[in-house]
Amino acid sequence: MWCSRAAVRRLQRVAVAPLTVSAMHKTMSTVSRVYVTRQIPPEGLEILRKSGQVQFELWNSDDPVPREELLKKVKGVDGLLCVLTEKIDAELLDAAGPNLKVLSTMSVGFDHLSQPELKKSELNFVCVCFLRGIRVGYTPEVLTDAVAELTVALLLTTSRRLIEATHEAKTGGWGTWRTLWLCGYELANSTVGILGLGRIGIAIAERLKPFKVKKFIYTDVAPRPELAEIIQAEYVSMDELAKQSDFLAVCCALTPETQGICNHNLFSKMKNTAIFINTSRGGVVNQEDLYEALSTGQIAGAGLDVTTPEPLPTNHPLFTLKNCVILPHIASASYTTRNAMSALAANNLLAGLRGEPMPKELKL
Ligand SMILES: O=C(O)C(=O)CO
Repeated sequence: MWCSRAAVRRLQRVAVAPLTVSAMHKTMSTVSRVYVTRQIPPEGLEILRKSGQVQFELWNSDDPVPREELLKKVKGVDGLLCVLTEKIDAELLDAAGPNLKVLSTMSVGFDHLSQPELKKSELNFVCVCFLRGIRVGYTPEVLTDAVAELTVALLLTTSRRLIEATHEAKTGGWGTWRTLWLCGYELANSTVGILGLGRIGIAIAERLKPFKVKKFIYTDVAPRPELAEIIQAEYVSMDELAKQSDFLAVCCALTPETQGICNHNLFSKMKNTAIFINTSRGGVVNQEDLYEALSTGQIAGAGLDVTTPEPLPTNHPLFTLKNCVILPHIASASYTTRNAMSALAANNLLAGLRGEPMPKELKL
């Protein structure tokens, strides 16, 4: 990354600023051992390096750290900075041991974390309460724009059949202009349904509105009037969401309650002309039921940025369908957003290790 001379001078002033004796003592006495499970974008690494607060080891690769290696590397660390591919469960927390007090995930999703294990307390053999009490930071908000933008792109790609169209153009299928060839479905005058209304659902709706959407509807565990008001969305039941939506966007977190919630029951109530979009987590969808709905024409198309498993094996039946667009989990993949996620994850970790409130702390 290039900095202006003035910026470099500012950084140098900060880097060499004299420390008071007490600040120096505090800094020296609180250097924490941290493991970073992936080569994260540079902004976060810079923050960790410049903090003087942590001594960190990094799995210096773009691919996930092998589990065996991870279990060895976490031993005795005070903090862990991970990404969404790492399963943070009892095995890992036991391997880390009692020093581990802060976990920072570079993701808004936290279904890869075992929350009960992180906050666990239990009685040991002398009846003393054993408390893991690990604090957790995550990265909401900074990725909302990127995810909403990608969701709109995926929706339009699916509904206007762009992948099929470029394929036909490239491979000689483009004989002439034909009246109904490669027709799709348009947003103008449509009803858009949102499953799980939060920041991302709102951001998607705000972007879709200029396409002349007629109505937004949503469902959630309960009505969210203060959010719904922003996009004038109507709260409906899950059944009504399925029946009324021309476009259905899944925006809910993956929890035990939402696991497999998009299944035959939902798809069978949807319109034959409906487009289903999922940029949340693959686990909310029953993929066998989705395959059936797409291959029988129960619904018109699906755009998925997330699947189970990830990566989805290249021989998976969903890849055989022309009306299914599958992306490799790239909703937050813009340079700006990934750097912002990396920076927030680093700042969460450092604040947690100082015993201060994290910029974005997950309430366990
Ligand atoms: O942050 C997350 O949870 C993601 O899925 C990244 O796109």
